[in-house]
Amino acid sequence: MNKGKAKIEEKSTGKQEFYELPSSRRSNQNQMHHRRAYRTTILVQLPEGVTPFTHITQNEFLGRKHKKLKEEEIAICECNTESACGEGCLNALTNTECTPGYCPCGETCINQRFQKCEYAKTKLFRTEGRGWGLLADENIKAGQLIMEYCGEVVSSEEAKKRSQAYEAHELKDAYIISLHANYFIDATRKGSFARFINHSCAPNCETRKWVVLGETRVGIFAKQDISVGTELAYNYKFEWYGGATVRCLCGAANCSIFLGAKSQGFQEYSHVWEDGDDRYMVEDVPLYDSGEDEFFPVISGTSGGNEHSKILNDGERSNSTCRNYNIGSGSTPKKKSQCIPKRKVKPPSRKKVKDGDFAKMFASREAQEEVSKYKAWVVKVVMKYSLILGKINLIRIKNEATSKLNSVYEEIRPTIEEHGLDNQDSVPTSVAETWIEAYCSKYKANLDLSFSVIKNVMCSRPTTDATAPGPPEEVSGPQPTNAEVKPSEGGAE
Ligand SMILES: C[S@@+](CC[C@H](N)C(=O)[O-])C[C@H]1O[C@@H](n2cnc3c(N)ncnc32)[C@H](O)[C@@H]1O
Repeated sequence: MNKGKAKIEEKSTGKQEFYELPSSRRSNQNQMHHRRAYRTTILVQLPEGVTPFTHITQNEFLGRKHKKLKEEEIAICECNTESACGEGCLNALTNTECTPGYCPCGETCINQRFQKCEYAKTKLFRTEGRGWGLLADENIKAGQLIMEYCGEVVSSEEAKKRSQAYEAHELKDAYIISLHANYFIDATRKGSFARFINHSCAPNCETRKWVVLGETRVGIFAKQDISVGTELAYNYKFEWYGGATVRCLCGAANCSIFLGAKSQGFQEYSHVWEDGDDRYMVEDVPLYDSGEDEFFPVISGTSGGNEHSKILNDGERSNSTCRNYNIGSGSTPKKKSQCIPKRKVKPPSRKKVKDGDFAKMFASREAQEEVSKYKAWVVKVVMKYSLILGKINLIRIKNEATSKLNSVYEEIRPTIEEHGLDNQDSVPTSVAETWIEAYCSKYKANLDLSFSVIKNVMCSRPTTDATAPGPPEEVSGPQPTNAEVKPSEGGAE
């Protein structure tokens, strides 16, 4: 068993440092019977600079033990030693691992990857601006399990409590992801090396949930072939329950600007950039008091490509403080080191800056004026854009619901025609249920769309009226005139 001190081999390759991880795959434990296969903590010597954590290779449950499957609960596939639970295995097809001792393929079964820790070889390395990351230390095939995301399994209440406590303790990186229903995996204090996998909006990995011996487990899987030396990343979207809104530095062309943009984070102010009507409110993005961080804001346009590497010094870490100021157009930061403090932790008391004070946070008067002038424009464009996006999405949902209803009708038409429209008693319950479901979906989609149109009209009324005294309520602080706001409206639409 891989116990004791597992040393990480350290290699230095110029700017980026790499650390080889102890690979537990194909170890003796592979042959162990599942009941004894629960591994204990592995002591890992971490490279300097990594915040210490306890390395575990099996989820730990708070307040309960691992489930013990009853015989009648065990899913048994219909494979044979020839197919060895490869393609077509009923268990594998339903993301369920076979249970040793019960699988017809016996030792040849290849559908026990989590249990046997069949992980890919990976390396810890220091990224530029995003802390530590993990890269492939061998060529990885699409669909391959790279590693299990292990940690402490906690309830949503506990996860929320912890997330707030980590924030209060100024922990920079967040490691809580959703497991299922109301349960979360917290890899902050205890976890596997999957905790080091960063987010990307154009990821080469994804999370998948598998049922292993009755418990749901999360694996990081390769979405595509990944060649050795490539950084591993998955999209945090619905999975990650980060703390503060974090500016994404993945550098992808389609970058969604914030980490876990669609996740329902525990902090109320992380509800930004959701796919809805009015969740794109600029005011909801937490802003920090510049006095606490002493930095010069970057006002050089939104980042694309690898812009972060330009504004960060080697080894420096971007933090959410500066990320939120990347708006508008203007000059580059005056001092790199002042813009992004080196590995600086979040200020303990994060103050939301009122709109009126926003422009004052910029160093030069010129920048202040520019920000005041364009702020209302930015708010309006973002709001309009989000409304349009929301509407497009609702139209799509409505169209999908309509075509689903039509196809359900086509399916049940023979039954209805056979028995006559009035003789609904003869329609099987399952058919009736499908019909009702499709019918309700369509009407819900119609209602949602109508509601959004009404909201849209109400939101845009003040700005389309040329005689209106000023921009809508949400724009406070120094106000632009209507004439200043007008051109941007055309641009946005
Ligand atoms: C699950 S941890 C990933 C490992 C982390 N980099 C570390 O050093 O421990 C998530 C944290 O990494 C950072 N992070 C991950 N992906 C990022 C990205 N695309 N842009 C900026 N920060 C990122 C954020 O601070 C986030 O809270």
